[in-house]
Amino acid sequence: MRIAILSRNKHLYSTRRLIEAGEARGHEMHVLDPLRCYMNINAKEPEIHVRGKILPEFDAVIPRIGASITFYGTAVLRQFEMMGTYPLNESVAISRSRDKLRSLQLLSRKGIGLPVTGFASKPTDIPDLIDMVGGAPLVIKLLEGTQGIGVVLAETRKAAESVIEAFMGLNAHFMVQEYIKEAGGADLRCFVIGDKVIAAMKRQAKPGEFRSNLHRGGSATLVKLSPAERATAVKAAKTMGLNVAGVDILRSNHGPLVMEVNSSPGLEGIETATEKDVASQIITFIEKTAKQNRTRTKGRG
Ligand SMILES: Nc1ncnc2c1ncn2[C@@H]1O[C@H](COP(=O)(O)OP(=O)(O)OP(=O)(O)O)[C@@H](O)[C@H]1O
Ligand SMILES: [Mg+2]
Ligand SMILES: [Mg+2]
Repeated sequence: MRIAILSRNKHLYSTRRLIEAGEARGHEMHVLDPLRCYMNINAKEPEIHVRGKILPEFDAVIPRIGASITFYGTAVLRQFEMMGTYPLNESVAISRSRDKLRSLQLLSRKGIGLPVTGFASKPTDIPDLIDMVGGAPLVIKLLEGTQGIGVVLAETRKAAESVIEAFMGLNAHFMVQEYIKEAGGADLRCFVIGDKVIAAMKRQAKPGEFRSNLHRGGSATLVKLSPAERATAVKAAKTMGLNVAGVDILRSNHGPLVMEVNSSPGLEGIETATEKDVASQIITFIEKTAKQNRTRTKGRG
């Protein structure tokens, strides 16, 4: 097959591994920088151009779209979809997953366990907002944060009020969340492909820190998931409409709680922690599922 990887940099670990795995299985792998793709949107024959040339047809496209280029990147991916190329994850599903609040609303509708979460815009609603999530300590999250930046643990009610007032004053979008203390600064990254968790790791925050992000100094180890955790991760990915997803779960004393669902999960942490060849499993999944014009959303945006 001829497979495109939408990625800003072919030297990134995940991109390199996908090229390697694809080539090892006899595919023609092309890395395309989404920002270098421009589009001819017309009724007869939609096209993508790169440096003055029209791109040839691809059988499948693997989106690796960073959070900072979601808007442009999903527009390029959508153009591939309009041309009938099979996307590993659809543009609509990626857009959905990039909005933390929208994601939690969709997951809640399916009865998936979530930390109790509140969202408000008026300072007069702050006291009730804090009560809703069970009072302090609580977690305040900027909706557009990544890698743990913009996630704050407010230990007291006073601290929570001050931070929430400050965020409201800056017109920042944020949500307030019940703090899952018993998770002990750890979370589970479940790597889902299709309807299976194919690898999982436990990320533990460094001492004195509650955020387990590897970018914040957390460390990752292999973990065995319970059947409930597996089922939750698979259901969360499915609810978001993602074929490939990194589902982050907190272990609470009332079962697994989904924190977020990532649509371009990195391969380095999970392959290192589990010693699994995740890249090859992604390629095999594409071999099994890729068909022309197989986007569920084709024509519907
Ligand atoms: N409600 C919570 N209770 C306990 N710990 C939490 C809670 N929410 C977040 N954390 C911790 O903080 C970390 C960062 O939070 P979260 O994953 O929501 O944001 P982010 O990492 O900035 O987003 P992204 O993963 O997209 O980069 C989590 O990995 C987890 O360890
Ligand atoms: Mg996270
Ligand atoms: Mg995320």
